[in-house]
Amino acid sequence: MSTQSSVTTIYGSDRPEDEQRDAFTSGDVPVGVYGLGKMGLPLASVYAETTGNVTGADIDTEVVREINAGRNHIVGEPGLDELVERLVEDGALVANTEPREVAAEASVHVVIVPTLVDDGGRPDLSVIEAVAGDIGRGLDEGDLVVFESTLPPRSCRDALLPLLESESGLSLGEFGLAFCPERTSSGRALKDIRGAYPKVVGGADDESARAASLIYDQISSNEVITVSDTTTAEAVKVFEGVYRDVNIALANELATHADEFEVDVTEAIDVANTQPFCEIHTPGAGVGGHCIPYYPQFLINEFETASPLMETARAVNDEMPHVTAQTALDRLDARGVAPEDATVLVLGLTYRAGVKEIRKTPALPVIEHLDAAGADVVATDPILDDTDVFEAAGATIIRGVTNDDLSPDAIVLVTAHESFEHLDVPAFSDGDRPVVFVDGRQAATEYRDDERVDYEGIGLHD
Ligand SMILES: NC(=O)c1ccc[n+]([C@@H]2O[C@H](COP(=O)([O-])OP(=O)(O)OC[C@H]3O[C@@H](n4cnc5c(N)ncnc54)[C@H](O)[C@@H]3O)[C@@H](O)[C@H]2O)c1
Ligand SMILES: CC(=O)N[C@@H]1[C@@H](OP(=O)(O)OP(=O)(O)OC[C@H]2O[C@@H](n3ccc(=O)[nH]c3=O)[C@H](O)[C@@H]2O)O[C@H](CO)[C@@H](O)[C@@H]1O
Repeated sequence: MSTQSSVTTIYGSDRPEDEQRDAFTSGDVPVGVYGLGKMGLPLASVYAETTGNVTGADIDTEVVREINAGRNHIVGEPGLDELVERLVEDGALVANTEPREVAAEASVHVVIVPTLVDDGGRPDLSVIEAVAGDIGRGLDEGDLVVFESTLPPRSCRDALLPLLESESGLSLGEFGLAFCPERTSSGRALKDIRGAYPKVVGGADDESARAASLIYDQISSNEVITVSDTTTAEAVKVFEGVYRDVNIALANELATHADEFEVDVTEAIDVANTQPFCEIHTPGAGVGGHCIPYYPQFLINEFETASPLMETARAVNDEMPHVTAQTALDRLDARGVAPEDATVLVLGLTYRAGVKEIRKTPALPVIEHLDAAGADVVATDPILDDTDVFEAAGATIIRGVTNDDLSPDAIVLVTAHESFEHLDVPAFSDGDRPVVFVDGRQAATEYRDDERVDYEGIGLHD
């Protein structure tokens, strides 16, 4: 294990821990953050406000250019605009398009690039491994590598540690490796990273756990929970997501019983949740994003042991966009309107409100289902610029929606963006023809008793 006279590295340092903490917070320990996206830029910013010496690496030249101009490119993160501007102005945060250059200078390397999943649902760690290779080639004795990107359990042990060792020619013990999952949500990243939840640390060896815990004790105001190893820490993060997917699937399955129960299932769920041991989530038009739909795949596809419950939950959640679209078609049919004679307006394309992300968005299968039935589909989203994939699926995209420019036979709300609250839904009805409105997020229940609106909500009894 390496030792250092002055503290410019934490891992293996033989200096008193208070000197190590002082060195870290005074900027003597240079930090590299790899990936400056929705999570990486907030994370790099919290590291920079703590240490004053962070270089971010991102291969997107536009991202790097914006950051070095003091501008935040991430939508919907309270406080991030001002923080990035101040940190860049103070020289505490610099961005670089070359991960290798960053790796050569940094002593603490924090990886927060995407964990991809291929079309078959298999984890694709190619980006993570590319960055690990860049870091390995710039790794020095005493460095610590921290992965925050969500990883299938065993990834650090079986893939990333061997890669770092082979690329650097060093062995664990000469450098450290820890998995410290990013547990935040878009829209509250700074608050979460600064300490909304305990920070989880899993080290490849005891010294890695010690060094990472010392660092995150400075980054987060919350407690640092050190678990047995990197695999346990990887499992913590994946389990959080799998729990959420299975729980939402239960809510969705219960929601499909609403009409047979002849009750609002959401009312029963809300009251059931008044017991501390019950926390049933909310039914809706589907489960999207690049986290929750994917984490179960990290277990279903990567382990021999069967996962029937997780597979069933995935199938239930992936069926909800079709349940939602078919509800609109059934309502139109009950009014004698055939799909090929209907115009359907889809409200919301991103996977959840306020987040500019379309991976696994329920809106796409909703549009595909309606288009396949022969309906004329129009769609709109207030925060999304790139809508090509939805046009390719058959939707006509409109920017902003007013009552003047179209008269849909049905409206399907998939994503409850705030700006939709101001929509005058009854005004879309004409004379004796109410407009069908399928509420995928229980976001417009005020129309339930409006005779100009033929309302049906997921999880609600009409
Ligand atoms: N978004 C969330 O809510 C959330 C929450 C917790 C954890 N996570 C995890 O964080 C990780 C990153 O997610 P995100 O939402 O920030 O992704 P993102 O797509 O918003 O940003 C990823 C960034 O990495 C950059 N990048 C890609 N390849 C790179 C490379 N080889 N070197 C350097 N930079 C590269 C991209 O240009 C992009 O700017 C994922 O593993 C995800 O599982 C995400
Ligand atoms: C365990 C957990 O909390 N993880 C959060 C999650 O954040 P996220 O950005 O992926 O967003 P979610 O809120 O999980 O929504 C996902 C989709 O599920 C739909 N949904 C949601 C709740 C519900 O009751 N019923 C639903 O139908 C919703 O519309 C959307 O389509 O993953 C991040 C990365 O790991 C975490 O960091 C973050 O903490």
